Amino acid sequence: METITTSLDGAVGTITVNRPEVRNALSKTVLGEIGAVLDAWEDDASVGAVVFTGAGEKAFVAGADITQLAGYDLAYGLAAHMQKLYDRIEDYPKPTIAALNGVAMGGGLELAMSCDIRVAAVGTKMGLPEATLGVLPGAGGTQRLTRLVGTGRAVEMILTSRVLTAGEAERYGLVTAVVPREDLGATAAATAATILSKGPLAVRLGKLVIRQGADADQKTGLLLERLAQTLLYTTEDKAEGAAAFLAKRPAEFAGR
Ligand SMILES: CCCCCCCCCCCCC[C@H](O)CC(=O)SCCNC(=O)CCNC(=O)[C@H](O)C(C)(C)COP(=O)(O)OP(=O)(O)OC[C@H]1O[C@@H](n2cnc3c(N)ncnc32)[C@H](O)[C@@H]1OP(=O)(O)O
Repeated sequence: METITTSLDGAVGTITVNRPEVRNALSKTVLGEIGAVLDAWEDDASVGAVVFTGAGEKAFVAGADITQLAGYDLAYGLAAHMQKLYDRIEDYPKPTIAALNGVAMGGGLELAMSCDIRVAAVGTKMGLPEATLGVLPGAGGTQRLTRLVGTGRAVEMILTSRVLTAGEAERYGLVTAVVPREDLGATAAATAATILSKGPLAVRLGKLVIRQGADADQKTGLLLERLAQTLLYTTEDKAEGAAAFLAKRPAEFAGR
C-alpha cells in the first residue's frame, strides 16, 4: 500500500491514512486502498471491527486532495469515489470507529462521520470548510453532520466554515469522547472490544436499524447534495477556491 498502513490487534483492524506531508489529504489512491482493505476484511472472520486514523499528530485527514482538481471530471470522479466509499463504510457489516488523532477537515470529517463512532484526542479540531473553497461538503457532510449535531448547528458550521475544538465537538455530540492523545488508540480499541463482546447479531442488526432508521430520509438529502455539488464543481468559484488555497491567499469569488 502506498498511502495507507494497516494493523491488526486481536479482532480490531486499524487503517491509517499515511500522507502526513499533506496532512493525510485524500487522493484517489487513498480511497482505492481503503476500499481494497475493506473488501479483504469484510469476509475475514478474524476481523471484527475497523478503526480509522491518521499518520502523525497534526491531522486525521485534511479532506480531499485539493491539488487533484485538474478539471471537473477528475474532481467529480474523486467526489463520486469518495461518496461511494463513505456510503459503504456507513453500511459496513462490522463496527467502525474513527480515532481522530489530529485535525479532521472536509472530506476527512465526512469520513469520520460515515463511521459508527468518533473519539478524539485532546487538542484536535474539526470542521467542514468547503464554503471557503467556493463549494459545499460533497461526500455526505451536509446530511451526516445535520443528523449528528442538528440542523441549526450544521447550517452555522457549514455556512461559516467554523472549526470546532474537540470539546465543542463532544458537546455537539459529534464525538463521543475526548481523551489524552496517548490514550486515543487504546480507547478506540477498547470501544471496539466492548462492542465485540456483545451479541454479534444484535450488534450487526442494531447498527443498521439505528442508523438506517435515523437516516430514513438521508437518501433524498444525499441526492440533493450531489445535485448541488454537480453544479458547484462546474463553477469558476470552485477553480478560484482551490487556486486560492494552494496559493495561500484569500479567494476572490465571482459568484459564477
Ligand atoms: C474547490 C476545492 C474542492 C476540493 C476538493 C474537490 C475534490 C472532489 C470532491 C470530493 C468530494 C467532496 C469532498 C469534500 O467535501 C471536499 C473537501 O474535502 S475540500 C478540502 C477541504 N479541506 C480543507 O479545506 C482543509 C485544507 N487544509 C487546511 O486548512 C490546513 O492544511 C490544515 C488541515 C488545517 C492543517 O494546517 P497546518 O497544519 O498548518 O498545515 P498546512 O496548511 O501548512 O499544510 C501542510 C501541507 O499540506 C497541504 N495540504 C493541507 N490540506 C490539503 C488538502 N486538503 N489537499 C491538498 N494539500 C493539502 C498544504 O498545502 C501544505 O502543503 P505545502 O505548502 O507544505 O506544500
